[in-house]
Amino acid sequence: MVSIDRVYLASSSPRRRELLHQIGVNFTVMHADVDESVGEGEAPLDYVCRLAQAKAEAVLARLQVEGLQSCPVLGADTSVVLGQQILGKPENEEHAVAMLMMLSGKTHQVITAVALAEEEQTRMVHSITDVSFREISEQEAHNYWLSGEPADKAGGYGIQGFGAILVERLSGSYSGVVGLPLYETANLLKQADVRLWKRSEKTA
Ligand SMILES: Cc1cn([C@H]2C[C@H](O)[C@@H](COP(=O)(O)OP(=O)(O)OP(=O)(O)O)O2)c(=O)[nH]c1=O
Repeated sequence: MVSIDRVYLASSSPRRRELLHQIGVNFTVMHADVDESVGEGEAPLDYVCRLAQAKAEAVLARLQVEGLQSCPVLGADTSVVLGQQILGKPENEEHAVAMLMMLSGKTHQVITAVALAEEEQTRMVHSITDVSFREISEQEAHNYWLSGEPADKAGGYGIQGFGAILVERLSGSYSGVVGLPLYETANLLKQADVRLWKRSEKTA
């Protein structure tokens, strides 16, 4: 028996909103302000899990402080990882071009961790996806930067946009690369008895 009809999404990412909407979850967005610096010697998977958990728990704490009704809170974090190096969002054009040149002609991993925080516990899942880029020229990387797409995305690209033409192959979770692995997220929500697949008005 599914009992929970609404969650909070601790995110300002429009991609995460679209993806959560795709699986018919009722949600309210609340931004989580979390320090995203990487700890010294911190492994990439530990880093994304820590941040996803911190985002979800920060919003859960805010609900309590503001006296709002407690609901499960979903938080996520996505990093692009080459070897053991974490590539975050580009700081400027030079940084974006440098990251794209590092990824050119190679296979990297995109790790997304998802946390669902409730008062009693925080549940976690993650996806790790191998993404292989074709060779990219420096000129192309500059032109791509000018499209405006790389600026707010881990690794400086968006697979769901113009960046699709850089990707030769992918093995893993497409939605995980975009920012929220839907298969894993649905499992997490089901464990917490959150309703998926909003009913259509016609069949309700
Ligand atoms: C690799 C890749 C990343 N991204 C995005 C997903 C995430 O929004 C972003 C990684 O940054 P995150 O820090 O995970 O998320 P965010 O700052 O955008 O949002 P919030 O912390 O408020 O939830 O990169 C794409 O949209 N497409 C891609 O192909």
